[in-house]
Amino acid sequence: MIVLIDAGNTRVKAGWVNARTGERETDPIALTHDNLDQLSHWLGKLPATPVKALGVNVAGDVVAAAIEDVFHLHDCPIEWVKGQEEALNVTNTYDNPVQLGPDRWLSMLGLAHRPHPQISENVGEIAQGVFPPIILASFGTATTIDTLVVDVARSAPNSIRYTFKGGTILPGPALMKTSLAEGTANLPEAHSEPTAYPTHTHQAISTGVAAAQAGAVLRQWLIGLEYYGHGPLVYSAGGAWPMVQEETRRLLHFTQQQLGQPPTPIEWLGTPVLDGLSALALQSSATCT
Ligand SMILES: Nc1ncnc2c1ncn2[C@@H]1O[C@H](COP(=O)(O)OP(=O)(O)OP(=O)(O)O)[C@@H](O)[C@H]1O
Ligand SMILES: CC(C)(CO)[C@@H](O)C(=O)NCCC(=O)O
Repeated sequence: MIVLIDAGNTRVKAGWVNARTGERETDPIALTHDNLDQLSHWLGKLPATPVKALGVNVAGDVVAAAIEDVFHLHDCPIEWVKGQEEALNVTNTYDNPVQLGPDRWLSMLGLAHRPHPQISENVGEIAQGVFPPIILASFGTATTIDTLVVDVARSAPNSIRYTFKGGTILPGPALMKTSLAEGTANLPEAHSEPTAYPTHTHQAISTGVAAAQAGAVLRQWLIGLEYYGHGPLVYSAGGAWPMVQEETRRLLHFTQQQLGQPPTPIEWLGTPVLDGLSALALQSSATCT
């Protein structure tokens, strides 16, 4: 068994993959940084003894060291993965691949590893290069909106390759709200639902934050349409998605309708980073045996 770790700025998420069968955890653990001692308990109760851990960390050296200490107690070595120029079926076009947050890179690997029927059902048309881009909008401490496109020149009907085109970073919903409360004299930590025309301060802030997040997703969707002639498929992730989902879906579907584009669902992915780590772990253990 290989343990998978996604150390984010708010929470550390962990799961596992059985390298022989590909079986995954059913219930990933999510711990805030001040509760990392619970990792040890979780490790002790896994269905098998882990041989190693594969992880990404964007939360800094102190969090990495705290996680390493726990794994050391369990005699389990950790390998931290960084951004790479290429891995599995994805090429990274970031100017400096190592600068790309490893959580973003691994979630791109996870996304590329999933079946996308809208793409695989049209593989016969690869030569014409008509494929929708795929967006992952991840709402954590920071929000990131990243795009994968089919690498037409290097794909074949039974093996689709992708290019990570890049993406945007903005403060996540909670950070936006906190920064208003902390940076102004009169604005509170807002607790309210977004609405069309806000009529009190809490509503005005919650709506403003949801609008900024949804608008950023819509911007990348429109860029995908403009550059590739196809409305992108959209996936979402992250603990803060419930705060913005209604506004994001509404804005996207209204725009699709106005542009005569088919309405597309937004599918929420629970563990895109762990999915990428799992795919990487399975590939490297297949190479080793
Ligand atoms: N139970 C919860 N615990 C912590 N955050 C939660 C919870 N429920 C919702 N959230 C929201 O989710 C956000 C954290 O999301 P998540 O754990 O996916 O990201 P993260 O740990 O910050 O990862 P990253 O650094 O990759 O963004 C918080 O900012 C908060 O607004
Ligand atoms: C953007 C975050 C904070 C999202 O978790 C993380 O991916 C990160 O620290 N990235 C480094 C900078 C970059 O991705 O360009």
